[in-house]
Amino acid sequence: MLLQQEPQLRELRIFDLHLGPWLEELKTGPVQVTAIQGDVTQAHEVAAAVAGAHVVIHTAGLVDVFGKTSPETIHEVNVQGTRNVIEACVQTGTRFLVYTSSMEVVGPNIKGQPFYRGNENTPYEAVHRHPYPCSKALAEQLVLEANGRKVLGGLPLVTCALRPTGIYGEGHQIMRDFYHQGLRLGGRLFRAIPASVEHGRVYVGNVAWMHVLVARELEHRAALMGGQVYFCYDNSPYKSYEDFNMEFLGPCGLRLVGTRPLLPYWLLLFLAALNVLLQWLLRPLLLYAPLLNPYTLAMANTTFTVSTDKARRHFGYEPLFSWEESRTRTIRWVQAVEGSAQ
Ligand SMILES: NC(=O)c1ccc[n+]([C@@H]2O[C@H](COP(=O)([O-])OP(=O)(O)OC[C@H]3O[C@@H](n4cnc5c(N)ncnc54)[C@H](O)[C@@H]3O)[C@@H](O)[C@H]2O)c1
Ligand SMILES: CC(C)CCC[C@@H](C)[C@H]1CC[C@H]2[C@@H]3[C@H](O)C=C4C[C@@H](O)CC[C@]4(C)[C@H]3CC[C@]12C
Repeated sequence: MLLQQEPQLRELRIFDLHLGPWLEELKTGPVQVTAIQGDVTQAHEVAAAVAGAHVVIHTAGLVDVFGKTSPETIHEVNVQGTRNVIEACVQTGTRFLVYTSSMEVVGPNIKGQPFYRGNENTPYEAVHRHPYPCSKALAEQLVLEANGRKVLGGLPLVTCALRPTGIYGEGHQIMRDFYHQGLRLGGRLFRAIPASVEHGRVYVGNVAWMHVLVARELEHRAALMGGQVYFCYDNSPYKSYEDFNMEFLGPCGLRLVGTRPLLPYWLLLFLAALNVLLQWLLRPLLLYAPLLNPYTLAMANTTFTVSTDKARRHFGYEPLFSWEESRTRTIRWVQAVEGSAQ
């Protein structure tokens, strides 16, 4: 997105634990693209990568709501990693920092209270216990508190945080998992969540576009945007998690069975708790990390959607991809997954 949409771009550094072969394709244009294999938990590696950069977009993170990694590791990567990024900016004199936060910094909370088409000012009791949202909330707080700190050279750091809802689009691993599960079940998926529960979703291209706009505008609107949070949204329709997935999986041949959940909620909760027990029992032998656990069930079963125009008002954001385009691109990607699986 930066290479396509940012005419002022001179150099792009990509810092990640895992560098994919796709990065090579980015190196063929006029902009210098440097891929750096590194770990955000290593302060010196981060500082070396950040030195001399005009703006840092910190999106690296450990996204795990399935118990694959320990809470300590999640904290180390998401919180200490973010601390390292902030310190690197301060020490090397980089003035603009954009952080990829998450809707989960707000909710759904442990009480399962609905957040219905809320905005950045909607009152909501943001209380978490799960390591992932806890880590994102702490990291976001660090980023916002760092706004105004003096960086090398004496000028103030300008920071802001973007909170995407559930991201979908090309490369969406969980969508791929649901697709394969549907194929295994003879082209069917069984409804587990009531259709009335709205779950916020945003297309990956629009998330990237919002980051590019913020990176561009932070310098010019530092007083307005510094220390602010913005939900990351677009015109994707409000639907339940499963009905939304069917927008893509339906055209790829899957069918969602049932107008109401097939299993009662208490049974799902029981199965989710059983999965936690099995995960714990099997840990010495293998990693058992199914999609269903009490946390993911609560996420899917609690209404959480945003309706806001703060990003438009503050820095002129309009989604780059319409809903139709986002949908078409995602369907094409699922179909390509299908093609490669055969
Ligand atoms: N997927 C979503 O629905 C969603 C929603 C809201 C916010 N987010 C946030 O967006 C960001 C990207 O998430 P994603 O879904 O694309 O996940 P992802 O796992 O695809 O991307 C995270 C990237 O961070 C890198 N990374 C992990 N640990 C690292 C480390 N120690 N050092 C350097 N790099 C490391 C990974 O290699 C990966 O490329 C995360 O910060 C996540 O919290 C994701
Ligand atoms: C009960 C089952 C039938 C369905 C389980 C679906 C579950 C795996 C899904 C539902 C909601 C999903 C999360 C949501 O879209 C938002 C985010 C925020 C982001 O920061 C990280 C990813 C995450 C947690 C999604 C993970 C998968 C979830 C829990």
